[in-house]
Amino acid sequence: MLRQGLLMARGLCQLMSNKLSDSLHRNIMKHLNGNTRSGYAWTSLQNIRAVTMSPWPFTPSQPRDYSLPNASWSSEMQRLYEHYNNMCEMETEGGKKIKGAWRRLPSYNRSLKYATGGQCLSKLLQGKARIFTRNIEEQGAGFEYVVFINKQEKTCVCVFQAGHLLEGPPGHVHGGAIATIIDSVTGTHATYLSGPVMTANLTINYRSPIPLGSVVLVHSSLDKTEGRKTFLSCQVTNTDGSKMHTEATGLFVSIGVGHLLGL
Ligand SMILES: CCCCC/C=C\C/C=C\C/C=C\C/C=C\CCCC(=O)SCCNC(=O)CCNC(=O)[C@H](O)C(C)(C)COP(=O)(O)OP(=O)(O)OC[C@H]1O[C@@H](n2cnc3c(N)ncnc32)[C@H](O)[C@@H]1OP(=O)(O)O
Repeated sequence: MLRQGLLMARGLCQLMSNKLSDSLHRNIMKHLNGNTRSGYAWTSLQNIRAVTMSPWPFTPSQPRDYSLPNASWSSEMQRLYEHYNNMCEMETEGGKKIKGAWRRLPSYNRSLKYATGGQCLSKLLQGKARIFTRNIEEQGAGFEYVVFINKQEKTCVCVFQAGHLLEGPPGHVHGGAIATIIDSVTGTHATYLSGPVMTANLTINYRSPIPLGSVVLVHSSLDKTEGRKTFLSCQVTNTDGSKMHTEATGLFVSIGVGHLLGL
């Protein structure tokens, strides 16, 4: 039973990795392959195939990508999206398109949907579960955001528009919502750099309130890695960078699949 559970978990994670960026996929699989922390050495790829290639009960469909523009985005949100998106792909003089330094990360409302076929799996496993930042159906009411990663500089930027359901102090964003977007951006960045991680520590200094409905930039940068630990810094500023809203540091610890299964 335990062996089958572990095989299934690894199979799931492999499925989950299918649509992630090459680097994210490579990192996740490297960590899973090296995982002997539970005293269990992972078995061969054939075994995983035996689990993941079984007949599929539903027709797969493409999940909604929440990081793409929608009607609730303000002109400033749209402008910044286009600014970073234009740096994801560059056109040479000859009209040839080449890859830019930045990359937009897709965003789904369940982790499982990052996988080919995960759309179906997400209906089977805890069907009502939703990623915290993507659980409000009304567009523009909660967290509207898009994350871009710069592979060379090991930095990450998120364009974030805070909706009216995130109110804390009158007319301003709740500190917990600010912590949530910081955790999500730095957690995504750490996963991209180091494979599967969990937040071990998040230290936040709130410098100036963020007006509801405004657009801010959430910058994340790598400070250092030490063994299983990835240390990141984060700043939330207004869109021209002249006002610091929030500063944070985060520690993310690499985990194996067994950790989430309680092994
Ligand atoms: C697994 C498959 C995942 C597949 C993912 C696939 C797709 C994902 C796709 C995209 C990613 C997208 C989004 C990510 C978005 C959001 C991120 C949200 C993240 C969260 O929202 S996550 C929830 C909140 N999070 C927790 O619920 C953690 C509870 N916690 C624990 O689960 C353990 O506590 C853990 C694992 C943290 C460590 O436990 P552990 O047993 O593995 O390791 P251990 O304790 O030995 O620590 C090892 C070294 O870290 C040092 N260390 C530990 N904790 C420290 C602390 N607080 N301060 C300073 N140092 C600390 C030790 O001192 C030691 O340091 P040293 O090695 O130098 O001695």
